[in-house]
Amino acid sequence: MEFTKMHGLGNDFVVIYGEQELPANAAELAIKWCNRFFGIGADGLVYILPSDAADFQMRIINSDGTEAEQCGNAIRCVAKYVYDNGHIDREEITILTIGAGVQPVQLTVKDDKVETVRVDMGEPVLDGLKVPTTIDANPVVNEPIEVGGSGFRFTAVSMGNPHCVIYVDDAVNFDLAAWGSKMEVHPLFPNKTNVEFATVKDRRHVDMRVWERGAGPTLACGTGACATLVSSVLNGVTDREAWISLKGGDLYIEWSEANNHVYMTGPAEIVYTGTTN
Ligand SMILES: N[C@@H](CCC[C@H](N)C(=O)O)C(=O)O
Repeated sequence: MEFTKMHGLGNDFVVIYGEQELPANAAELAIKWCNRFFGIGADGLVYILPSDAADFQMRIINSDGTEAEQCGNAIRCVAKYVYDNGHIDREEITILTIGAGVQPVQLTVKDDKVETVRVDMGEPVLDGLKVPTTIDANPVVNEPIEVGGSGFRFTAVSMGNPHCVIYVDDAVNFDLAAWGSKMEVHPLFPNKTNVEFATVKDRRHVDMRVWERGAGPTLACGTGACATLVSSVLNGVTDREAWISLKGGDLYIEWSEANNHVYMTGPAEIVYTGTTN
């Protein structure tokens, strides 16, 4: 099997192109190939598939074998892959995801290679039952959550996949493993959740660290950055456009007042291609 190793700000993927549909054993392959000791090593396995509704379809399987509805860093990687490899020669393309539908993507190209990708991530879902959480409120903002005997406050946002944003004093040095793993499986979130720990630096800059559902701590999360910006606007602590600084680098996120869509801009990189079985 030919694969390409890619990443968006260090959130890394094994990318497969050329299949007609998601293989029945995709979960098994994700667990095997994403293993950092016995496999290729990645946070997720990404399939770029044909689509009737868009230029391409993306499916993303987390490293634990569970399928996610959406992935912001992977969608930028998919856009770079198809353009740099000559599968499309337009700088405006569309990609179908199972959680957020058809997403328009704008490429910035230099010397025939994609440098940055701006994705229309669609409208955030703020209805608590749809995120989903067990809370029947819209939006779910600054709600209490108790984990391991400690109390936190969270804001719930779905970008096609569920996110729980928690403000802490120092996100950069926060003990992700201790808290993120427990919040991921908290009974408030029926489909589990991605967890973002955020510290607002000023109205246009937020530090964020992420514990991802199905993958654990990753260097970046595109949908998590979008959820963090939306949460920060709902909590009144940032403007509608801000830089979200992750361990692997920065994403620029905008939440348009005009159409309620969230836009994510950032890089994507090809690391190498290889073969595996
Ligand atoms: N890293 C991603 C999100 C990947 C899926 C996530 N772990 C989930 O299960 O929802 C991103 O960049 O958005």
